[in-house]
Amino acid sequence: MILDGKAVSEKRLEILKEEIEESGLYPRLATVIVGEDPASQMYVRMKHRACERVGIGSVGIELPADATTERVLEAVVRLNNDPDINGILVQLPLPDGVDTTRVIDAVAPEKDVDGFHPCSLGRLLAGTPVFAPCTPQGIMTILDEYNIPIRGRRAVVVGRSIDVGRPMAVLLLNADATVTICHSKTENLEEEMRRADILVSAVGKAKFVGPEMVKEGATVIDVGINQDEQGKLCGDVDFEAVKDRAGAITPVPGGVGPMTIATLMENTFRAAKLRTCDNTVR
Ligand SMILES: Nc1nc2c(c(=O)[nH]1)N[C@@H](CN(C=O)c1ccc(C(=O)N[C@@H](CCC(=O)O)C(=O)O)cc1)CN2
Repeated sequence: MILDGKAVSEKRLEILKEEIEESGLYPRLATVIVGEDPASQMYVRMKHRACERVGIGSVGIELPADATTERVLEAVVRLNNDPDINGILVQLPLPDGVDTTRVIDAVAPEKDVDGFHPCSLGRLLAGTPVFAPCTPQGIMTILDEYNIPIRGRRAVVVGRSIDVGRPMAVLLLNADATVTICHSKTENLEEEMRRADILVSAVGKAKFVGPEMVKEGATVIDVGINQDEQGKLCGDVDFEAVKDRAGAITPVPGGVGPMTIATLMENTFRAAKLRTCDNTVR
């Protein structure tokens, strides 16, 4: 079975649009992009388009590639203090000269719709999430939409990044999976991967996952955004080779990516609702 993230995201965006309309709220998202990386520019454009579609206002702050950390922090602090802004998203990766940790830590937790602030990650770990990072939360939504069982299942997450691997593992754990995180120093990686009922690959290597790493019937989630030899977008999973062995699999494109954006919209609406209720996330 193909897990169609594009279709799920379309459905979720339509539902969200209605919810926003009914709420009478006008949530607002601010994006911050530093530099001119074409992929980042495209993702930010996609986010603004999604905002427009569901009834979220958006503003874009563009800073030059040689902007200092202080300059980026200044922009974030201004947005923190702007009562008209509910959510702040700093597009990653930032250029080498900018201290990413300081920038993420500067985002006000109640506006942290990307879910990368230590406060958001801590709440996720505590089992009381407010904003979970969009990619892993989007994956949980796909699993839910397709009724993929999680409780008691063995989940293996390959990759331990702060934005995907670690929060993914915690979300699966919070949903009662038995979770293993694998990374570059894992011994017997293939063996670990072959034990997975749910295998999430967030490695960043084109066609890294072959059929020999996948248990028959497993659910395979591909978080990779890579290019193949022809320069074409592809995931971490060798889709053609794995699809018949997997019980369910996300494609790239059309899998996890669209869910990242749909989840960002949901988080932004949540931020607006929390403010209306005067419900602090600190
Ligand atoms: N601040 C953030 N930065 C980054 C995040 C993030 O969640 N927050 N995630 C990624 C990039 N990303 C969003 O920012 C993102 C990547 C891919 C897609 C997507 O829908 N991709 C399409 C294909 C698009 C194409 O044609 O290339 C798909 O997979 O179908 C959406 C968002 C890193 N940075």
